[in-house]
Amino acid sequence: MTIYNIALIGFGGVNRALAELIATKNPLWERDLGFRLNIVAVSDLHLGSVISPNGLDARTLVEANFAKGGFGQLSGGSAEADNETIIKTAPADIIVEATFTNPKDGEPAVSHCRWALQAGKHVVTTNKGPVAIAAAELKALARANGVHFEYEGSVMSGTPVIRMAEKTLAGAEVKGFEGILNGTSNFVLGRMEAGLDFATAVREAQALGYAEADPTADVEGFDVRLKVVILANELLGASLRPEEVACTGISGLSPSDIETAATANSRWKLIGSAVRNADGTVTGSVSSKQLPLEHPLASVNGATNAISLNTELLGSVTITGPGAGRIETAYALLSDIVAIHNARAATATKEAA
Ligand SMILES: NC(=O)C1=CN([C@@H]2O[C@H](COP(=O)(O)OP(=O)(O)OC[C@H]3O[C@@H](n4cnc5c(N)ncnc54)[C@H](O)[C@@H]3O)[C@@H](O)[C@H]2O)C=CC1
Ligand SMILES: N[C@@H](CC=O)C(=O)O
Repeated sequence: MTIYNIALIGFGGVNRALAELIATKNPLWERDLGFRLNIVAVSDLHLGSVISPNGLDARTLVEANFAKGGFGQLSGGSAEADNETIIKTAPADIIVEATFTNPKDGEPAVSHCRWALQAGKHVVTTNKGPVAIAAAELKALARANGVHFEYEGSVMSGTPVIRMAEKTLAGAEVKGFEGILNGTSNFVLGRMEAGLDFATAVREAQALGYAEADPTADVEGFDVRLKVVILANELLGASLRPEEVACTGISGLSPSDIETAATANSRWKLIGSAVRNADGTVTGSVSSKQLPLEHPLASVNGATNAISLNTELLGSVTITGPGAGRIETAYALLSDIVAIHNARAATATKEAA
């Protein structure tokens, strides 16, 4: 049986949910997936950092109500978040990056991923910044160091859109996509349709763990813009940068816009899309659109996301599922670790043959 030692960078909603899963699901994973996870280090801006080569008890981590700098009270702990030391020196096989998404330059998460890959450690991340802004560099670094850089949760949380499109739809020739790619804004639009004001609806999305640390990214479309860039570069072979994608959000929509749409049998949705043009270039965009009720994306509610992939051989293929949420996103991290585990097993089999 394999044990993967992991270090958690950021201990907010998502990584805490991963620790929660580890506390309860390790025996199941050991039986069904062939590995268990052992947390050997955690670093968080608010809580500090801790290294324990033999492993930290996941349940204690989740249940202890640590105050600011609280990791300083633990053996091997410090009240400061020394990410660089943790990433470079903790005896971890896998670095789990789940700090905040910085839509401008992806930092400090890009550096976290770089340090880990250079140190020969796999990286799994739900952070959209490093993937949208530095995927090419980080993938090359991973290859050069014989490790993996995996990021399924960076788009549509635990719903497997990236791996599904790349592996299961390989050869179907994706030509473009359009989708609802932000759980918070979709949730907010639904709550406004139910009569809530914008600010209250955003607060609800924050309490449910859907929103970014700064929810401006959700409601102004910046989060969707990163996801459009990730998917366009990954599935359409583009090399888009976020600033090349035109972007408007939902903050300009008033209660009367929402009401007028309902009267016209339609609903507002924040749509991210990209298309490969006839000359081979790829254009991406993010904007709120009034969709007729019969449109396949009009009935997608709450924090659920959906994407329709336009393919040459199958026509339109739509994937729907959770687009945000703590446990849902922690599942994406698990799916990345499963991918690493399976790839390592395949390599070992090939080498043995
Ligand atoms: N919550 C969700 O539904 C989803 C989140 N994501 C992404 O996953 C990441 C984590 O999300 P959440 O856990 O919900 O966010 P969160 O805001 O709950 O947690 C982030 C944690 O990172 C820590 N942090 C911030 N900067 C840091 C730094 N420089 N060094 C160490 N720690 C730092 C904060 O103290 C906080 O505890 C974000 O990048 C987010 O965009 C992706 C998909 C879905
Ligand atoms: N804040 C994001 C989280 C996932 O990326 C969202 O609401 O979709």
